[in-house]
Amino acid sequence: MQQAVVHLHPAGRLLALLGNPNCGKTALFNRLTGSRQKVANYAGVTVERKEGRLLTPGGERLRLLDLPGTYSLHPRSPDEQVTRDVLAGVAKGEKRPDLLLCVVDASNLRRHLRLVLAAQRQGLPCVLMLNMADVAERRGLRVDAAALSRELGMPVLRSVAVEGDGVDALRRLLDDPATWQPAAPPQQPEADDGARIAALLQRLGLDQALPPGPTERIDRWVLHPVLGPLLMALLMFGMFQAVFAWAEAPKAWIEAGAAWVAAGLNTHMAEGWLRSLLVDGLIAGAGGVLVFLPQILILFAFILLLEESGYLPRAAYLLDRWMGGLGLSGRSFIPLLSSFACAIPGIMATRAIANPRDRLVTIALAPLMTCSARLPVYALLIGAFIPQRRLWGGIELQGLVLFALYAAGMASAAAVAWLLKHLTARGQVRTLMMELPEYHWPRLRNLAIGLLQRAWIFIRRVGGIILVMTLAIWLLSSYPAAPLEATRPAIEYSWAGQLGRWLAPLFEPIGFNWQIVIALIPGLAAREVAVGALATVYAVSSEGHALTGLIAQQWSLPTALALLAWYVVAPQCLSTLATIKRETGGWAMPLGVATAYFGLAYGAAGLTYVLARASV
Ligand SMILES: Nc1nc2c(ncn2[C@@H]2O[C@H](COP(=O)(O)OP(=O)(O)OP(=O)(O)O)[C@@H](O)[C@H]2O)c(=O)[nH]1
Ligand SMILES: [Mg+2]
Repeated sequence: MQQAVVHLHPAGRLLALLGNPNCGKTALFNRLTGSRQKVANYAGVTVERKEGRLLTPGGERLRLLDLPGTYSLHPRSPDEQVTRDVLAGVAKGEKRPDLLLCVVDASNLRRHLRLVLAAQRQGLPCVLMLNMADVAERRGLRVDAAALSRELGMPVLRSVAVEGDGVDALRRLLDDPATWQPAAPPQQPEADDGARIAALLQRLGLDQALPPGPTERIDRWVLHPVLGPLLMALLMFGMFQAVFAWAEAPKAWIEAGAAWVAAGLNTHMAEGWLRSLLVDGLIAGAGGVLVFLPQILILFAFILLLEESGYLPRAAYLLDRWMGGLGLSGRSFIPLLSSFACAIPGIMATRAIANPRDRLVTIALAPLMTCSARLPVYALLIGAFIPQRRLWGGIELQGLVLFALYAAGMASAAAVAWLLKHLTARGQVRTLMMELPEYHWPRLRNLAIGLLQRAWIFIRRVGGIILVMTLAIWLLSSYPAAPLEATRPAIEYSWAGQLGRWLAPLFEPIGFNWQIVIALIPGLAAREVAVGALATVYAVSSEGHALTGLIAQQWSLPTALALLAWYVVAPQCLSTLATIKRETGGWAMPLGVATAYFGLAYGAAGLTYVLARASV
């Protein structure tokens, strides 16, 4: 039997954004469609096509595609392939665009116009957006849009995508039927494009070299072989110090608020299952995770600042040689760095890696980067076991331990990379081909939007998967109730208690008690769930103590350290494993990663436990 696949395209003419990486396509897309797609100051942020809708003043509803940036229409990596396929009209489930919005960086026309000429050869109507006009004008470069339009034979608009300049003019232009006439393709062969652009720039008086901007001056320090790495270490170190130092006050407010609500419920509600569900399940469990919101936001504020300023690709550049020693190129840096937020976007970002072997290795390393979901677990254990002490120079001990945990994650990734370098065939030595963008002042508005988005994602997780899982744990640890003649604490008779006891022998050698064991199981759904689950288990079995105080009393230091070691490597996240399966198209990688890292986590926790016991 033969089956034909029929694609039904939504109504409305289709526009596609085309341009080199980092020229502001997504910023423009967000302004045109009201979306909030990720915008950041480095190449390769967008790796998938994203669709949005826009309305023209004349009332026409159009569809707009945001595409990954590309240098040419001869793709070298999976993300560039996406762009090529869409333009050629062979992308699955998508028709060929009716118009191309070519976005260029106005301060870098010599390079960016090449793609515009290539776009013209596609025989589609084109509109040119002279983006980053603010940057160009600050450096004394004024492009005559009308003259450029005559030269190229397509409409040209000045735009500052981050401010929304040029967006209204574009909308109006789209109502003009003449805009939708295909541009005449260039007569000259592609090989002559460089010469043609040079001549064109000369005629427009745009061929003189720009005076060096502040970027060059800043880079003399940032990329300095000695000062550069030092500055990078300082930045990272400062970030983890801030996570503890700045979060203290807001964290105390949330805790006080939760305690106040719990106390109110305890005095005004009769004792019973509903009160226990609210106090032990909802407030102790989900609320116990919410407490970590300030720390997560501080971490993200740093990450967003580094992303928007343009520092990140510099860090990649500095680490390139070092990564070369591990058989990786600096290309892997951005995906690995995104994994500090969450491994899932990190794994998706590997689509920008052209070499298939490098891509798989990077995917395998992404779960070892310390994602933000581990932060609540780390912060809980550090808060309970590491004294709040200042070392020499006012360095906070707690922040230092957090820094060490992140470093441990990176060190284990380095060890795995080194191992894979010796186990798998390597391609030829590759040098990093990555653009170093101009530094930008981060915009407060974008930063605020980014933080709000992050806060919202976290709160949704707490209210969704984390709440559901902690309520399940509450149910399992509250029922069945203890028999009348019970001698041991009631929770030990519950399903959770029984399951924990049954699994406990497996984890005894690495120092985990049964409470930890039953927190780890729902913790597979999301790492933070373990914190909520522990909070609930302890809330059910004891009265009115904060989780931090309880575990500080009841666990030994070696147990806490072993759990930290477990969390550094364990692939405690089913969605990450599912993403690996989707991105690699098979079971081999996700199963391999899960087996290897669970084994490694068990070993690391066991070793930590034994060593810590021997030394205390
Ligand atoms: N000053 C200034 N900055 C801009 C402008 N447009 C975008 N930016 C900044 O330029 C950087 C890149 O913007 P993006 O929209 O992520 O670029 P992109 O073309 O989508 O990049 P890829 O997805 O990597 O291909 C971000 O830091 C933006 O804030 C502009 O007109 N002026
Ligand atoms: Mg983009």
